[in-house]
Amino acid sequence: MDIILKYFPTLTDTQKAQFEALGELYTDWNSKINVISRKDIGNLYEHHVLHSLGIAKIISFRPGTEVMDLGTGGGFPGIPLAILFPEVKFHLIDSIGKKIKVTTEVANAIGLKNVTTRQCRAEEEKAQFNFVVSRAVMPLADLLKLVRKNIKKEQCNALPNGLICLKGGELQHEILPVRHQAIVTELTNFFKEEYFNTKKVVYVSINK
Ligand SMILES: C[S@@+](CC[C@H](N)C(=O)[O-])C[C@H]1O[C@@H](n2cnc3c(N)ncnc32)[C@H](O)[C@@H]1O
Repeated sequence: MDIILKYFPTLTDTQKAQFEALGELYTDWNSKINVISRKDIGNLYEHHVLHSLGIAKIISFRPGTEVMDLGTGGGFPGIPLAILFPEVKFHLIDSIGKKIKVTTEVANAIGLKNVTTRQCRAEEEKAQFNFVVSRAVMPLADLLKLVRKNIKKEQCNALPNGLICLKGGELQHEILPVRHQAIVTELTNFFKEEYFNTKKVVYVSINK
């Protein structure tokens, strides 16, 4: 939890309590339904919560912004972002019911009022948002094809509406088809832990 405060020092007491509660909640739920590799649950705050918040280092969503997390699994990056941006609406979807159950239970347990969840494939979700966020779901080109229908025309942020995803490792190949539209930000610019050495935030604006 200290690692969250290290990089986000101005959290309110409510946000601190919500982040704090994630440790026990995920440890408990993960023992019943696997949403995080069991070997990695000890690294929850660094590898999952802080990693999710990497998106907040490239954009501070304005109040009223609507965001969909595609393939949220147990709630990453959607839940940490929903804690950080309480006035932004987050819609978290995943095709696997058991994972969405964990996400829903965690959101309810910490009293998040700005989160809706849905078990569905992204192909079926027709609602529109300013941004779609995603971590570890599918290659960039596939994501872009899938989410175009979900991006609304109306803008309300400094950054135009589009896709923001968290990626790791070698990206050259994936980026190639969209290299002229993609902006890649290294998370080492913000987070000093070794885990982030290969981690990037990729933003692609989507014009309607
Ligand atoms: C590797 S997990 C990542 C989960 C979470 N984003 C995280 O980083 O912890 C990928 C998730 O994407 C979901 N998924 C893959 N394709 C999907 C689709 N077309 N629609 C909805 N969910 C999808 C899977 O069910 C799975 O939960």
